[in-house]
Amino acid sequence: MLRRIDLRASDLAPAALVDVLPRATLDVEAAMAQVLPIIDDVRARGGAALRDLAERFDGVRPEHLRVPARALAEALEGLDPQVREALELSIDHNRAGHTAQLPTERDTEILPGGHVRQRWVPVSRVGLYVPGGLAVYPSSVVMNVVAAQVAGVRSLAVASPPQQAFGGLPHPTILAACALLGVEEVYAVGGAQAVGMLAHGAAGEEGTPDDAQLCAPVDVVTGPGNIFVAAAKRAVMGRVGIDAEAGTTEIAVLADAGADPRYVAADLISQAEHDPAAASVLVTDSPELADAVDAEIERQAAATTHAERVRTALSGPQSGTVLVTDLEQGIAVCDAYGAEHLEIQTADAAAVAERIRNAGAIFVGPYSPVPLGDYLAGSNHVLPTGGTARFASGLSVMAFLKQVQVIEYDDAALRKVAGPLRALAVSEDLPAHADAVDLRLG
Ligand SMILES: NC(=O)c1ccc[n+]([C@@H]2O[C@H](COP(=O)([O-])OP(=O)(O)OC[C@H]3O[C@@H](n4cnc5c(N)ncnc54)[C@H](O)[C@@H]3O)[C@@H](O)[C@H]2O)c1
Ligand SMILES: N[C@H](CO)Cc1c[nH]c[nH+]1
Ligand SMILES: [Zn+2]
Repeated sequence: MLRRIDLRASDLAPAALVDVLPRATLDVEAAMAQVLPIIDDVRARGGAALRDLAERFDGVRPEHLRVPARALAEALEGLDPQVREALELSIDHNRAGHTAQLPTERDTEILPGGHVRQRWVPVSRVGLYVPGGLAVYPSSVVMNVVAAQVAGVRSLAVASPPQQAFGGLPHPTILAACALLGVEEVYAVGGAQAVGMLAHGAAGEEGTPDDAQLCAPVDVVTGPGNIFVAAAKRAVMGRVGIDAEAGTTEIAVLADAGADPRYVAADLISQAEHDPAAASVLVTDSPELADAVDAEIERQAAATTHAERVRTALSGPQSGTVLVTDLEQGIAVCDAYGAEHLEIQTADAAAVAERIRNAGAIFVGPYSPVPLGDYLAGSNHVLPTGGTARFASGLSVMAFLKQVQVIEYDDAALRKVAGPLRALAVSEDLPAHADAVDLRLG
C-alpha cells in the first residue's frame, strides 16, 4: 500500500536526499497565499470578518465569538468522568514534564565586581490554538495550557473552531478541558482567522454580544493545526512570537528486520487518521519487513474507523517506504527528513536514537508508540513539521519565556575593561561609546 522509494543503490549526499523523500505537495509557503487575505480581513473588520469566515470554513455563524462563562462551566459539569480522570492524569504528567524544563537563573562573575545575570521572564499574554476541524483535541488544550502555566504566563486566551453541531461553540470536551485548567478566555474561532485575531487583536461586531474590544492582542501564539494554521503562524511571526510551525501530522519509523510489523503498521495508521494530508513514512533496510508492514496496513486500515482518511493519507505523495542499504543510511534519511515524530524500532534502539539529530520527538523501542506522547507521556505533542525540526523544537516552557540579561559592574570592574573597550569603540569609529565610560572613571 505504501509507495516505495528505493535508495539502496544510491549514495546521495544529505542535501540531495531531501529532494527524493516523501513530502506533501501543498507546503506552508504555498498556503501563505491563501491565509494572508484572511488575516488582513480580520484586522480590517474584526468580529464581522470572524463570523463571515466561520460561516465559510466551519459552516456555522457563531452567536458568541467569546465563549460565555456558563458554557465553560456546563461543559465541565457534563464531562464524562473517565475522560476527566484521563485529562487529569495527562495534566499531572505534563506538569511534571514541563516543570523539569524550567531554566535556572545564573549569575556569572565575569571578573571581580563585574556580573552578568540571566533572568527568565514569562511573556504577559499568550494565544493558544486548539485544532478542531476533523477531530476533537482536548489533549492540545492540555499541551498548550500546561506549558504556558508552568512558564508563569498570567493571561491565556484559547481559540478553537466553532462547531455546527454545538451551536457555534467549540466542542464541549475542549471547553471542559479549558475549564478544568482554569482558562476563562476562550474563543469560537478557528484556522488562520484565529491566529490573525490573537496576533493583532480584534474589535467586536456592532450590535453583537462581542461589541467593543473582542480580543486583545497577545505576545506569543502557540499550538498545532492544519497547513493553514501553520501558514498563518508563519505570517504573524515577528509581530508575535510563535512556538514552531506545528502543522499537519507526520510520523517516520526507522525499523529493522527485528521490528514487529503489526506495531509499525498500527503506528503509521495512528497518525494517518489525523488528516488526509498526514504523512506516514517507513525507513527500513529490510524489504521483508516492508512487505509485512504493507500486508498489516491492508488488514488494519480496512478495519479502522477513519479508513477513508487513512487510505488517502497513506497513498499520498507525503507517505511511503524508503528502502535503505543499512542502518547508517537509515539514520541519514531520518535526519534529512526531520520528522515531527520519529519512532526507532531497531536493535539497540536507545543507542540509535542518540545518533538522530533532526526530529521533533523521538520514541524509543517497541513500547513507546507515538500515541503515548500524543496524550500522556509527559512530553508535549505540539511539534515541528515539514522538516522544520532541523532548526525548531517542540512546544515547551521556553516558548513562553524570554531571557533578560542583567549587567552590573562596579567602578573597579569598569576601570579594568575601559582600555580594551576604547580599543574596540575606536576600531568601530564609535568613540562616543568609549567617552561614556571614561567620563565615569575621571
Ligand atoms: N504538529 C502538531 O503538533 C500537531 C498536533 C495535533 C494536530 N496536528 C494537526 O492539526 C491538524 C488539525 O486539522 P483540522 O483541519 O482537523 O483542524 P484545524 O483547527 O487545524 O483547522 C480547521 C480550520 O482550518 C481552516 N481551513 C480549512 N480549509 C481551509 C482553506 N481551504 N483555506 C483556509 N482555511 C481553511 C478553517 O478555518 C477551519 O476552522 C491536522 O492536520 C493534524 O495533523 C498537528
Ligand atoms: N499526533 C498529534 C501531533 O501531531 C497529536 C495528537 C493529539 N491527539 C491525538 N494526537
Ligand atoms: Zn496523534
